[in-house]
Amino acid sequence: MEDLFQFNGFRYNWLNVLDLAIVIFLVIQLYRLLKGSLAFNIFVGLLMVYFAYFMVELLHMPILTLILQNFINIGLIAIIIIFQPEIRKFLLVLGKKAPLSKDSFFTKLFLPDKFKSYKEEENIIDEVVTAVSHMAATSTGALIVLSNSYRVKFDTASSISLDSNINAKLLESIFCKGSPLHDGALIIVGNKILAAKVILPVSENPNLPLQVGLRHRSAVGITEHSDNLAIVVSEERGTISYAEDGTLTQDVSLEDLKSKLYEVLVEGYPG
Ligand SMILES: Nc1ncnc2c1ncn2[C@@H]1O[C@H](COP(=O)(O)OP(=O)(O)OP(=O)(O)O)[C@@H](O)[C@H]1O
Repeated sequence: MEDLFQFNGFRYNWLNVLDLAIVIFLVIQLYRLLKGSLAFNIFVGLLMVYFAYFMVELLHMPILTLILQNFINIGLIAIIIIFQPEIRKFLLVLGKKAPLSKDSFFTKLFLPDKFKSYKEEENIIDEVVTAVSHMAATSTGALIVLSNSYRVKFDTASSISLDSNINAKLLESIFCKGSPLHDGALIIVGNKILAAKVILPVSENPNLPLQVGLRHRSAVGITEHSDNLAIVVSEERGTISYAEDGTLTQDVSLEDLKSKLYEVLVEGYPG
């Protein structure tokens, strides 16, 4: 293949440029996936081990080289075990960006019925935003999880199953302090409220601000390993926050919440 350019005595062609572009794309996706999560710290730890290995090898320190080499040899298996949820998510992101996936540009271009009316999604967004605005105004604590999959995992033993349409007044009455369903989270999948009073996994991310309590931590927890969006209304401060991909965005405006819901429900769930 014809050379594109030369640098530092090396010749580069189109394939080398493509190679580099793919590596940069993969690293950016990996960063987006891991940022703010515990896995990011583990990833940095692993990079440090690799760096230490190269250093001791360079300095000809045989015992340390041997120890670190053995560590790295089992490292690949360890990486697969430790990052199993992230690898799964990473592959999902790739699948979603693939040219023929349902959200891709090409699919939208060649399948005009993709441009269907988003009346149903818009209605869900309106109902959720209306309920959240009323609950924030009255400092009614709430935790709402929107998931794109009926396989969303939660503790069914402690929760109450529902199969209701999404309605602002219903959401408000569920989280009303006197309601027997107000404690815990409410799960929305598609256009239905699936369950209330759900106990979510609590995030152990040490990077979350210290003042963040259990409601916010469990919102982060449910988004760490699956494509969910969790909305929180703080009972203490009446503020609105949301968690996505294990990252908590606090004190958002109703407009911010609305555009996030559009992003998730109309454009597709976070990768
Ligand atoms: N694991 C959990 N899953 C779902 N909901 C939870 C969980 N843990 C606590 N909660 C909810 O959070 C409430 C307690 O919130 P807490 O005050 O600890 O958190 P917070 O983040 O400071 O929220 P707020 O700002 O509303 O006070 C509980 O009454 C319960 O409704």
